Amino acid sequence: MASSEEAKLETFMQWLQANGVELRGCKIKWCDSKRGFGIFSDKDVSDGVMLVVPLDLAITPMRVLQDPLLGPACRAMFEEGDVDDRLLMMLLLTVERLRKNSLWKPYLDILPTTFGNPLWFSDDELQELRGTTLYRATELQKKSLLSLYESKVKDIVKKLLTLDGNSEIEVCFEDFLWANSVFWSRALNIPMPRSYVFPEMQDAHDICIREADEKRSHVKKSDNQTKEGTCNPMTGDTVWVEGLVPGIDFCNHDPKPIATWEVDGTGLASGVPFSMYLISAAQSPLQIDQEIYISYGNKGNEELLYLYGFVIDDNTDDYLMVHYPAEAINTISFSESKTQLLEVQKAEMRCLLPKTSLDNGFFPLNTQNSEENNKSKADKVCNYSWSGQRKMPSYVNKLVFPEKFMTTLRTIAMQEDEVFKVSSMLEEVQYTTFYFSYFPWNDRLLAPAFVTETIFYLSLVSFLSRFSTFPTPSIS
Ligand SMILES: C[S@@+](CC[C@H](N)C(=O)[O-])C[C@H]1O[C@@H](n2cnc3c(N)ncnc32)[C@H](O)[C@@H]1O
Repeated sequence: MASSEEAKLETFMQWLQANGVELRGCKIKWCDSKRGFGIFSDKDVSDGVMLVVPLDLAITPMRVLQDPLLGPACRAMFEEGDVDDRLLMMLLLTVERLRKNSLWKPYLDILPTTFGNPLWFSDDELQELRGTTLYRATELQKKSLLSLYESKVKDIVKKLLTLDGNSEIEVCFEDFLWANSVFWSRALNIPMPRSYVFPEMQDAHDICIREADEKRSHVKKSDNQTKEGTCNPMTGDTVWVEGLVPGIDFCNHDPKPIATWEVDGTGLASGVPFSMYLISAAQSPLQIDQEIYISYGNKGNEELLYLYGFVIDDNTDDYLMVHYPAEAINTISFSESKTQLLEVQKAEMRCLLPKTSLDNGFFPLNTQNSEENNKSKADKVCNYSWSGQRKMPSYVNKLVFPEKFMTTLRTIAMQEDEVFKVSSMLEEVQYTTFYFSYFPWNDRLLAPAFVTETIFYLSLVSFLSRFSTFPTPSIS
């Protein structure tokens, strides 16, 4: 690590301490140029709580709106619907990084200045993604960020900087791109206690409870009809808020995490009410200097690269897009009739599969065993999550491909006599459903269009399921 980075880390550690962060059993350390900084164990802690950060230090949309300088201007834009929660945070990051004397300076200074996600790829690097979904997603995202910057962000950031007496500071698209990448690679979906997010509601709730108590103490003991106070503004204990939590956000990702983070509303777990803490999930005590990984969720490499700018070798959470190329339909027999059939059934030409489900090719090797295996896979929901959870798709229990995709493939693979049979059957089905769905006496259709469409579609699917051959799809 260069000496300038060491100095930044030192200043950041002092800033964390001054803001009530407690590093009880860990330290922040430089890993390498690929991973940047990480969190490492530096002593054994009996309760497993290694790091505690007060929620007050989190950068959230509420925090932006409460900011004495940016708050009033941002609140007006927020209430007008000009900016949403995420844009609010990106604006704060952009402005705070540019402005002199930011309260967040030690934190912002230590954050990466460039990122590995495709938005930061050179043209040559981007060409390597050509033809993939990621390439298209990157192109679209870049376009929309640029247009957002030109139409809104540039002027808002200038206005906010002027409010702070920093009108001479120039802002450019890269500043906004940086804020966008910081947000997506570090923001957490935090389950905050409602009483923390809406303290005024907590006050109202306390008043209600007090009033109810007072009423109760005034009624005669014999009056057991008296009801408790009815006002209850608390409609649930948790409010999910996206935010950055300086300190916790230095944990790197591993699909087999040894720690997780939690929110402590009461202070019972960490000793600090309204805090977020990092707790060991390891069975045995951590070794000194062991890196403390968390899981950002069971994400495949495409998603990891898009959001965080890195990939994992042999990632067991990898997903593959399997698709039948639309252009290939023109080269098959009876392409016109089949195209019509595909349109009618709103055919799905592609599907997303967990890579591991293709370990035995397109068909499961031993359906009996793998059914049990897959059942447990489908039931598995990852507990640790950086910004979300992903359930296994329901069809993983039954087939390598989902049924709708199989129907598409069966349609494409039909032989001449099959196309003929399907066409005549459909004519019959159409005639029958029309006949039965008509009220001759008042000239009105009995069934809405979607019912006849469903009957039509189900008949087609049941007919097609008799065919077992299908063409090989391609994988990207
Ligand atoms: C939440 S931050 C973690 C702290 C970060 N390393 C830093 O220096 O600020 C997420 C970023 O860390 C890096 N990262 C996390 N886990 C990684 C891993 N397993 N391999 C490579 N880079 C990783 C990526 O750059 C990612 O965008």
